[in-house]
Amino acid sequence: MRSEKKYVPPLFETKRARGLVFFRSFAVTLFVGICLILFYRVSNIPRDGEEGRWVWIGLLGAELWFGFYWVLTQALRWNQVHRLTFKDRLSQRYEKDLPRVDIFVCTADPVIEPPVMVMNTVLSVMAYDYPPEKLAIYLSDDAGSDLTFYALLEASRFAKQWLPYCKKFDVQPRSPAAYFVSKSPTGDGGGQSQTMDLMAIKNLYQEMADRIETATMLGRIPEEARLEHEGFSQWDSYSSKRDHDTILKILIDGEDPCSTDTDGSALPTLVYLAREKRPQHFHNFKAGAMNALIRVSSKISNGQIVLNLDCDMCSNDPLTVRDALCFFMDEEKSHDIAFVQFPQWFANVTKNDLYSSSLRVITNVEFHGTDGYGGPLYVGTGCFHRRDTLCGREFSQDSKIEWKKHNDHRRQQSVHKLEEETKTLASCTHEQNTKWGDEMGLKYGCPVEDVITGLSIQCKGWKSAYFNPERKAFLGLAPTTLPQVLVQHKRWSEGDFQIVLSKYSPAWYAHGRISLGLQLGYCCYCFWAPNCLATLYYSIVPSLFLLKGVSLFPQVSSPWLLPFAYVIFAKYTYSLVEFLWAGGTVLGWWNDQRIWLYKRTSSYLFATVDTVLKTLGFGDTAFVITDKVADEDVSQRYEKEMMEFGATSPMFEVLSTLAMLNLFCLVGAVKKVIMNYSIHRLHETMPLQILLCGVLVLVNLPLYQGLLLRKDKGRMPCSVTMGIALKGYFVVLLLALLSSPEAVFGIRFVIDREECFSHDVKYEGDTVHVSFVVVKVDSSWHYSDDGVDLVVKGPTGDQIHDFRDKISEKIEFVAHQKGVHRFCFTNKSPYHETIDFDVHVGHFSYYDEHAKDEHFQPLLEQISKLEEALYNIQFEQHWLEAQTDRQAIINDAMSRRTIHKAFFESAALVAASILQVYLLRRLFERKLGMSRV
Ligand SMILES: O=c1ccn([C@@H]2O[C@H](COP(=O)(O)OP(=O)(O)O[C@H]3O[C@H](CO)[C@@H](O)[C@H](O)[C@H]3O)[C@@H](O)[C@H]2O)c(=O)[nH]1
Ligand SMILES: [Mn+2]
Repeated sequence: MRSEKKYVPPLFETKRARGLVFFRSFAVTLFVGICLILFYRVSNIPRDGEEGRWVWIGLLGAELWFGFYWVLTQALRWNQVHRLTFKDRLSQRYEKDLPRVDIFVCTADPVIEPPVMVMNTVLSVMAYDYPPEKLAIYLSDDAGSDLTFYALLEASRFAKQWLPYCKKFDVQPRSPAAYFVSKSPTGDGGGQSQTMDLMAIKNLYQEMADRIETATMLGRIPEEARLEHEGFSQWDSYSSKRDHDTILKILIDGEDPCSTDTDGSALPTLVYLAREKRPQHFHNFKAGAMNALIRVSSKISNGQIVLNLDCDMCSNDPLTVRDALCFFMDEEKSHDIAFVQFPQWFANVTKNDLYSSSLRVITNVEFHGTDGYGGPLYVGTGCFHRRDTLCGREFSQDSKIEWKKHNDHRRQQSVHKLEEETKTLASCTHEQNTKWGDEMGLKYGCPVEDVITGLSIQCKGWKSAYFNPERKAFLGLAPTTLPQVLVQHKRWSEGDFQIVLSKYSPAWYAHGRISLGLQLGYCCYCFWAPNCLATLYYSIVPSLFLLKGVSLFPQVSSPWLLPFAYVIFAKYTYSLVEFLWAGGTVLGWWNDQRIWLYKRTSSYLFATVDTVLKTLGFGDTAFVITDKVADEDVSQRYEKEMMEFGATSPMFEVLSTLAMLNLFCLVGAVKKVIMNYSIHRLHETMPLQILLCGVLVLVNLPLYQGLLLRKDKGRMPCSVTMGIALKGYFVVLLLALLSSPEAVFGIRFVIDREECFSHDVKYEGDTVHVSFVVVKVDSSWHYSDDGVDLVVKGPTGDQIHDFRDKISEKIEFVAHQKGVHRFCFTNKSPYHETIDFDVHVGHFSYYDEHAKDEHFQPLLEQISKLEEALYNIQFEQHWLEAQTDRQAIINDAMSRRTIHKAFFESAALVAASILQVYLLRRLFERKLGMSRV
């Protein structure tokens, strides 16, 4: 028997992703591998006093972090689901009762967000396949620019032709610019009539675009246009984008029977809003704009569903609103869904996605994972909200909307009166002593207002849904230069990190309010920023110790190498497969790894520092708007997938310093392996350190090119290159201080009568540096001048130098012949003496290699010079240390502690100056830097 209740087919379905069992088993093996690595670390910590103890403990810390973070990323994959909608069922059941939908488009700067682009977004949503009388589009202009208003006025006129055209030919996509690009010049498909119409509408569009662009270029609107529309009078009292009255104009009133398109059909409502701005009132960026929109729209159209779009996010599918409604209007499953997030795709991503800005894996994998645990994060653009939940409504079992009841909203007063009444809702003072920005609307005080708002909604018991349809719903513009990418990610990671530290922390506040899986998922994003610490450690320390000759990972012969090998191999193979599955290319994956590293060592570092400073009460929040336009040549290089550095940025200095450091270390290590300088066979004792350092160098190739080889405008700015040269010097100094000189060539021996050493000088003309110090004499009471003699002989037995009765000496000479040189010491005193002896041959290898590829010449030169400098400093350092040792032994009071003290003092000094430079930089960045609002 069937149940009494009539079966109503659902409006949407949720399906488990396939292959989850396989994935989970795989994840478990990786987990075991990670545990083994940690076990190895813990059980092999060097004992107190042994070399590298603290470095080892640091590595343990970094690996603990990576392990923990890996667990978080698994939460995003453990329980993926996919959604399916049934729009036809929606039409069948609800076509007459479809709810009102309000669409908010935000813009904030007519220069970096060109009005033509904004109008394409507006037109694309005006043309939604949805009853126009139920659609209202609001453009929020945070610049309060008459240029944008003028453009919107033009667009409202063009819409009267564009909307009927779209309907007539069922056009896709409905952003005019994107549509015309997709149409080949000859016009494919469609009949004669469509070709004619296409030509006509295209011309109309072009004319409109030209007018808007001209006005934008001149920075003012034509006088006749100003006189023609009374709306411009609102700018009479305007003084600047930070100081003006509320400007509100209903350009198309959907309820006015006279506002129709050329076919006589109704048009959607179209409203321009620039909320009031005053210098003494903080405006809270996009969150402030959104809250003003929520209030203003509640008086004008009061749609129960609200869609938020960035000004560059054009609609790409005319049916998207209906897709979203399937999640809100299902009879059984909709009562607890507060918002539906669509993915953010970008129209301008190149094939191999140089900056990894498509966020492919997040979009195609991770958000499906959050959806399995109660719903995705709210990430701004492309999100449909229920108005009541956005305004702070708590969840309860009777939260279901009665769609039919709400639809008979008709207003009485005239448009003009409505405008005047509504204006006050967008004034600066309206929010004073209200819950706006806290309990109501989008939250203030966080650079990612969206994420924190979404989290608080979910904490009230609501769920969300993630819909990632085959045909992309929205297409935006991704940043096209490296500094922009890094700055954007700094804002995101900083905002996310602030959320962990805020009242709404996903780590504790959310506990018990949302599912554990989602909590971990949130943490994964919110802990982006602190990743910088472990990553910096991993990209600096193992490389330095590679150069120093200290092994920090298992040797080739050790069975402990296995878990490392497995984890590395499995993790990266998985990540590659996942990336390809998400629609990427192999090169795209490689680029993704690079950006992963760059983000972690620059954006996240600055985000962490700024968050800490902010928590301590320094600094303020800023919102750096992402550029949506690029110069011609910048765009060309972007198309060619050439990395664009261009501007100076403190982030570049960090990136370049790291890149250079790894290059030195690798070159140093390779040289040791090839020349067999070292007693340790590096490739056997330190395979992983070589691998790590090598991969870091490979990943950084575009940086070396940008620093040293490229000549175009997108190269690294000269100031950075110079800065790096200077910093290179510091790094070298630091390296010299860190590496113990004994590891290189020095030798300490006890001499009785005579002792000889030989050293092969490989090239004629090399400079030989020799130094020795008598460190200790085996007699506790006798400290007279007990010097030794040293005779230096060339390959043919000719005497080059002869020293008599010296306690210490430091010389250099040019070898006139290549071959084995001999150094013989004679001790004439009756006591054993300890001598510290050091020999080092300086050779500029690039002189004779005549580098095959001239592009590499400057690079090799730089490396050789720096390397030479490095060894010279080490040499000096060694000599000084031997001297100090002697002193220390002679004079008991002089302990090594003094040296350490000096070392720490200078380290503190360096740290202090780095901090100073950083703060100064920040100051200048604030003053001159990218446009901030
Ligand atoms: O004071 C402001 C600053 C920005 N915006 C608008 O906010 C949108 C997003 O700015 P954008 O510079 O493009 O930042 P993105 O990092 O690309 O934006 C992403 O991240 C933001 C949070 O940092 C979200 O709000 C966005 O929806 C999401 O697309 C744009 O339309 C701006 O016009 C304002 O309206 N007022
Ligand atoms: Mn954007």
